[in-house]
Amino acid sequence: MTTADQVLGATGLLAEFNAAGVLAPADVHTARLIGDLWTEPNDSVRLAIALAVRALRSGSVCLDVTRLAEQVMATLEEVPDALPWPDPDVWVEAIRRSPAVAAAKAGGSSGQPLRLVDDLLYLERWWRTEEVVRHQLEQRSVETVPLAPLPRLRRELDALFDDQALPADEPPHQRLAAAMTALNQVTVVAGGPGTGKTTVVAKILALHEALHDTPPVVALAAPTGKAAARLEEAVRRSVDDLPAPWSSTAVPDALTLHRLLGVRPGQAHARHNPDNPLPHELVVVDEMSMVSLSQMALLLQALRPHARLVLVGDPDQLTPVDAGAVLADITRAVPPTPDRMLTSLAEVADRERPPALPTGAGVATLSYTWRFQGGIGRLARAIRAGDADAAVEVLLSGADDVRLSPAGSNLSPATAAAIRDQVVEAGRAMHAAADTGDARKALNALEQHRVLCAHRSGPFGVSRWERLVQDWLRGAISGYGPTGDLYPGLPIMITENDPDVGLYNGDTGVIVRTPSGPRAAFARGGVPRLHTPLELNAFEPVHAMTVHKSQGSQFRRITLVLPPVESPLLTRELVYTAVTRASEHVEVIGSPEAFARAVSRPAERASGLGRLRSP
Ligand SMILES: Nc1ncnc2c1ncn2[C@@H]1O[C@H](COP(=O)(O)OP(=O)(O)OP(=O)(O)O)[C@@H](O)[C@H]1O
Repeated sequence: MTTADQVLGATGLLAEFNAAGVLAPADVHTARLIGDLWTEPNDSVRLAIALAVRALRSGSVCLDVTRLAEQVMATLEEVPDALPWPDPDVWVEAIRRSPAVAAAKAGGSSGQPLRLVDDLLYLERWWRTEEVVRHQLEQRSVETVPLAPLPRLRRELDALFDDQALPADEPPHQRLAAAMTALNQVTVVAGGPGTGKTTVVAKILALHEALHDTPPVVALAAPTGKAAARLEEAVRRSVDDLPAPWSSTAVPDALTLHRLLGVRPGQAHARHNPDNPLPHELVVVDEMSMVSLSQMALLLQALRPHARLVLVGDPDQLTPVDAGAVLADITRAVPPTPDRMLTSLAEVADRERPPALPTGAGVATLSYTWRFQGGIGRLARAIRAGDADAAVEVLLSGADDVRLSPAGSNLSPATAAAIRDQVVEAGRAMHAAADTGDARKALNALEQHRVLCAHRSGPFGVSRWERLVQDWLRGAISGYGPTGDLYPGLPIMITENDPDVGLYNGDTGVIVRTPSGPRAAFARGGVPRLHTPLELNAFEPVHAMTVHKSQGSQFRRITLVLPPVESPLLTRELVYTAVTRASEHVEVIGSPEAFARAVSRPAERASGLGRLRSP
């Protein structure tokens, strides 16, 4: 922690938690401001307010006051010395009595900035956002209007899902997912990598087109530009593979959620809202694990009253960088499927197979893995099941697509050489293509290999690995990277949304040489888009990146740099997200103990939405 992070004049618990690096200056200032305005002298309440502000940065929309110490510790890169945590029961009572805190069921008129619901402490704005999502989901789940009479729906499903390749004892979950989108207003399609999420989206579009008299107005969206481009490309390919007449199903251009909703940077409202709803009858959103609570609220409020919404994603991945783990919450804490819905589903089911059932009201979980039968698939399944021994066994099994190289903060020469070879091979291909202005090839090489870290800083962090990879590339590739320039072959990541230019936080591209000077190339469908350096607002080099930022991307090979076993950031979601980014090879740098620790520790995060929604 630098002196710039220390708040002068802070006292008591705020000062202690600030000095320990837990609270940032903004957390302390906000807590003091609220504490003074609402004449709240209690030190522990001020600490809770500061932690509630801080929680948003680590993805939680609220604090579970009874488990606060664990929740906070799980978000730190370094474990601080023992901290004077207040006793949880006394703390909750002090918070409940605070003039700054509204009671659970109180209306909004009192204007208090915080709200306590059971043991969950919210900043008021986030409680309201969560209420919007909860209310919208409940509203949109009450009444189900089948898109067609059930015998008709059944005939279409029979024709679309012949499922010949599916083993006879597997329930047809893809068919179930598609059927649910015709019976429900909101359907969640959950599944790990290679379970057929894209395939089922293509079939959902085909089914809805067949069931409408005139083709429905459909939107395809994803949280990042990169994910939207991948979705569109994959769905088009999947539709092409369908037999006639399905193969001529219309596939709309996929948009980022920001673009679809018309959200400007820095603004909390959207152009499309209840007064100006989206025109679409069917909205499909992919990579839902990256969608935050506030985006979800905007999306739900922007839909027409009877629009159908299909939310697709892998709930076992890391939760979004912004607060709110919507997908994890709405797939895990759901009421059981109502009997009436089960009866309708049975009427349209494939009777030749074991019944496929929703995993909760409105949730279909795809469980059969079509791809990833090798080490990566076994590793991902062991991680998801929380089986640390099995995961480490796969890593050490000698499988040709996964490997663990033990290392502490220093790499052995053999390990360093192995990673350097992969880095240099990918860097060479990218540099060669970029230097001749071949943007498509350079973008292809961008996906060849990536170093992923849990930490941002320190010996296991992105900053060290970014320097290391750049040094390797400069040493091995002649003409590579004069310092400080936008040089051909430099991979970059956008760090702020810029809708005017069409670049969004998390988009990755590569600098290529052109006759008019360097340009940043970004993948957009089939044709790369080139941007001048002046159009790049905020970006950073991306030879290495955090696992968090890698969500929504796919690489042929990844190197995952694990921190030591005591790092609080080692969680199951972290290693699962990292491992499932790779299609061909996963190399883990770190100790088997650190990997095992991550697998056995699901991420800590508090949310009210994650507590059972009422049926
Ligand atoms: N019902 C099916 N019958 C035959 N092959 C299938 C079926 N469903 C999916 N596949 C094949 O399995 C592979 C993975 O499917 P798909 O890309 O749809 O999965 P995904 O869940 O979207 O994967 P990812 O997580 O990588 O995006 C594809 O090659 C697809 O053609």
